[in-house]
Amino acid sequence: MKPLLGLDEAQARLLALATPLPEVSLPIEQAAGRWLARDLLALRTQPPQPMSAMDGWAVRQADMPGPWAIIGESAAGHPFPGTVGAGEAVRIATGGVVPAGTDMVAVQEDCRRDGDTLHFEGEPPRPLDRHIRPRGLDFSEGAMVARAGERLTPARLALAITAGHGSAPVRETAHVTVIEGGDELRAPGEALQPGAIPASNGAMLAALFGDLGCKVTRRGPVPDRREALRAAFEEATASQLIVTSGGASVGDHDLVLPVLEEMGAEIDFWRVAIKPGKPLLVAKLGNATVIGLPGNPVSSFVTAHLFAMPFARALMGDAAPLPALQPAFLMADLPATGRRSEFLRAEFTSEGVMPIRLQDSGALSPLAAADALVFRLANSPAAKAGDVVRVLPLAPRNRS
Ligand SMILES: Nc1nc2c(c(=O)[nH]1)N[C@H]1C(S)=C(S)[C@@H](COP(=O)(O)OP(=O)(O)OC[C@H]3O[C@@H](n4cnc5c(N)ncnc54)[C@H](O)[C@@H]3O)O[C@H]1N2
Ligand code: MOO
Repeated sequence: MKPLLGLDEAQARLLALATPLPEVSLPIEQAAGRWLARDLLALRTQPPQPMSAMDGWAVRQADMPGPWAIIGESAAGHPFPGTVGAGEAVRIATGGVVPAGTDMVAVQEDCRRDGDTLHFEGEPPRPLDRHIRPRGLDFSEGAMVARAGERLTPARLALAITAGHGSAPVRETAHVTVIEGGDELRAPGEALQPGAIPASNGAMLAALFGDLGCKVTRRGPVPDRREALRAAFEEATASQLIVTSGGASVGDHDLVLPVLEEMGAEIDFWRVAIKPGKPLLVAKLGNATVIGLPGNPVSSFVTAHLFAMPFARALMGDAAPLPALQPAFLMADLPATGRRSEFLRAEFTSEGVMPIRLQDSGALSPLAAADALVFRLANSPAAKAGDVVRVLPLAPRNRS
């Protein structure tokens, strides 16, 4: 048998198969959560004029500490039309345009109004113009607000709208078919004969791809028969990505590889040096890319995060589709690793990351409790509590 492929090489080979889907322009809110096909430049300047950050009074710094004659108002959306002279004050709202002639906002709580006269009775702001947001504080027209390949997150959505965009160039969503297979599998809630278990990987994978915004089609549970698996593949060839769960290993009933070979698929690689997830398989079947995930539920989840979800993101235009690892303090000792790189289920604490005791690739309880996967490179020496390790944070939704 061929040696196992290294993780980095396997990810690079897979991503080399991903061609970004065609570009579409969508009304901006419909583009939320999608990846930008082009850079977004600001079409306007924000704030467009100097604006007040507080409710209070617009005055001249040179007039401090007053008193002033009140001559009008600048409410949000209703600027004061004139120019303010020496000794004059204008009522101003948060978000109101700072009137011409003024260069300071005195907050309401520091002032006392007496008829048409305003008195200052508080501590002067430091610096005196601190409650004024100058024109262009956030960004100026022409500035880059988001780059091609970045996701339109809720914050970027708000930024793009504020920058004047009513629509956004994004990529089409990927169509993913999830095929789960195994004679032992039954639909959720169904009665179970001896040896049978509920099929859970298909639902889990569909939820993960659904969160990415993919269009997901489900097939299965498909029985361990060549014709049945072949039929499921044939129905799926219109999708860009076919993700299988189970039947990826070397057993007599592990049919994904033999059926793909029988169908003339081009096998790119099979078996990667990771734990869990070793029997991962990647192939081209017509125009579709097939990613065969191992059936153990944790192996399916981990390889979905390392391979299948990054591939779907790359199709949808993500310029950096692989999960970003971040440093964390390890809270327990760990033994040396073997020839596979490991991804350990772990919980974040206020001081670091604590690996969960049960690391069986079939056990869902620790997976559901995990906030992160601790990454340990193959052939690493034992690690000690207090060491810095790299972790793959799981989307907050894994737990909340
Ligand atoms: N002789 C060897 N045996 C195994 C090897 C090996 O190298 N040599 N590798 C092991 C590793 S590592 C993994 S991972 C598993 C993966 O095997 P398969 O992809 O063929 O998965 P299955 O055998 O179909 O299932 C494994 C396990 O997971 C359960 N399962 C499968 N599908 C689902 C589902 N949709 N929902 C819930 N649970 C599912 C299945 O019942 C099995 O218990 O192979 C090792 N064996
Ligand atoms: O690679 Mo398997 O996923 O170790 O259990």
